Amino acid sequence: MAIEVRDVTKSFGTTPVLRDVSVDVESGSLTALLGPSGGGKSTLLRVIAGLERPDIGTVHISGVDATRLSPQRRDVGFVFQHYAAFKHLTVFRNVAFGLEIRKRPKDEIRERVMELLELVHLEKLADRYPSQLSGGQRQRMALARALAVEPKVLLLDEPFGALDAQVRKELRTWLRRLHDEVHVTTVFVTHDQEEAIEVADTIVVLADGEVKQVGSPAEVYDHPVDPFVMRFLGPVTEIGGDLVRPHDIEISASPLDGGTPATIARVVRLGFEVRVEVEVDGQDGREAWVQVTRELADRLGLAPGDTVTLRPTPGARRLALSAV
Ligand SMILES: Nc1ncnc2c1ncn2[C@@H]1O[C@H](COP(=O)(O)OP(=O)(O)OP(=O)(O)O)[C@@H](O)[C@H]1O
Repeated sequence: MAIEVRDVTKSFGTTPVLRDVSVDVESGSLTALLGPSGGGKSTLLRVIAGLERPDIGTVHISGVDATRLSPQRRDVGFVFQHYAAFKHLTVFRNVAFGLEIRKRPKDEIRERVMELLELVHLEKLADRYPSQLSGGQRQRMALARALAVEPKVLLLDEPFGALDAQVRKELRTWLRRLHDEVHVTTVFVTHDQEEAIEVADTIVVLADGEVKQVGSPAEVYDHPVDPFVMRFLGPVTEIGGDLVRPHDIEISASPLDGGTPATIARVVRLGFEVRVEVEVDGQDGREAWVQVTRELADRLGLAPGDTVTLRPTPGARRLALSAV
């Protein structure tokens, strides 16, 4: 195991921010810490990095008890949302910095830095200054710099959080590919479930300072342990007292065994998918919606005012709301 966090509790003043948190991060994995704002993700990452000390509990990195080690002695690379580059140094020198202070031979530094710049696709911009880079390029430089000293673990705190949606998407795919090439154990913080699902091998859902669930993206999406995780990982809707994914509902113009009657309120076409908003009988006006393909919506001729029957598909994940 590359990182073992055991029974970590941390408070700021009297406010507990992490409560008895235990997390294992496998060597070579790409793990997302996912959860709502204020849930404790950054604090957990900082505890792993050594920037915060837990009140109770331990952190092992590569089998060594790192709980009381300084960040410098933990062999971790760190990238924050707003990366503080050395403005007066070129991209090359920024990436070389960690190797220069370790007094590595010049030839070795040159070779390693150029290799890293190629990895992050910045080899042509080696002589530029940080102010001459785009936000996305700067974050890639930050990653190259963190990787330069070959850390055992790479910790990323919303590394793409400050960038616009399009660049964020590009960098996600790029991070996944980079990880497939270098295999360094990586933990990244995000509050964006799509980002976590697309990039990570393992997702740790953290909320209210507690680990709610750990699993592969498919496990946490398809088998959420509770309504909170189900809601956080993707869209949900309510029918017949159950929480269900809107694409896991059968819709029919004729009655279905065990189905729930409903009336179509609106049909919203969103390109390939169609969102059918319905008023469900006996649901006190709480609206529900069903996601169908355009092809199905057209075939059934769904229109506002139509009476339909809804039923979760046989394999649908359902969580009873009454049990909460
Ligand atoms: N140094 C600090 N002093 C006091 N309170 C803090 C400190 N750092 C964090 N907190 C509080 O701890 C809680 C958890 O913060 P943390 O940054 O870990 O959450 P997060 O899940 O990373 O949220 P976000 O996505 O908004 O960064 C918040 O309520 C925050 O206000």
